[in-house]
Amino acid sequence: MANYRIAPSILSADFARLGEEVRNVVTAGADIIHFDVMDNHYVPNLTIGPLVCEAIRPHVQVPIDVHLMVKPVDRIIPDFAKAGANIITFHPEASVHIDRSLQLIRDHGCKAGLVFNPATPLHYLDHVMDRLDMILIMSVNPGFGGQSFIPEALSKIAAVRRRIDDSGRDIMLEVDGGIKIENIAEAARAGADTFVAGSAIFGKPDYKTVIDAMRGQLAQV
Ligand SMILES: O=C(CO)[C@H](O)[C@H](O)COP(=O)(O)O
Repeated sequence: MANYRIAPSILSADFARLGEEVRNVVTAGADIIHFDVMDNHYVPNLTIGPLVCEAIRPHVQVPIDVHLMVKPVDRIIPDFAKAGANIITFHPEASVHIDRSLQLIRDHGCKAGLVFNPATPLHYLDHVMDRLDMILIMSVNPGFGGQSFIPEALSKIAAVRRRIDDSGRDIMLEVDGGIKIENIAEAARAGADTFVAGSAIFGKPDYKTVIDAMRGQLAQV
């Protein structure tokens, strides 16, 4: 079986009990904590920043994967690195100089990645494959949790999987948006290896039951 990772998005967690929530979801089997940063400018919602990342950092040992839905991106990158982020991803259309933003992330000791919205073309990958640790394919339009998976994301995941395999590099292929027990295997068959799930996990009382069921689906891929 491939090395699959489950990355609960804390967007759907109870923010009043965030330390407890991240501890519980890691105990339930999460491999990564997915941390959604929205700026009410690049996306029409406003969430959490480096202070919250710093606050949850001591509660978990697993990597914190910061998804920046902000524009511009560069100014906030060092703050998240200092706050304990391990992976930082951003949207290419939100960066003035993509290569510089990727380098900035790496210079601060984090893994770097690009995020593609449903309608963002993959050509942004053309000249940066050797600088990427993660590629994140959005299977919803960014901004809100609890949306439905856009099926066209599957062909995009497959196209990225081919590009990663051709590159010979070890790049995580993450999918985010509407991932549930019922469709996680389909995303894995398309080529994803890292699965963000917000409402599917935090919307249920027993996180372990959901994560175990997701792993059960992945075991059959
Ligand atoms: O980045 C996001 C939205 O922009 C969220 O991570 C994503 O939508 C996860 O939530 P859900 O699993 O409920 O769809």
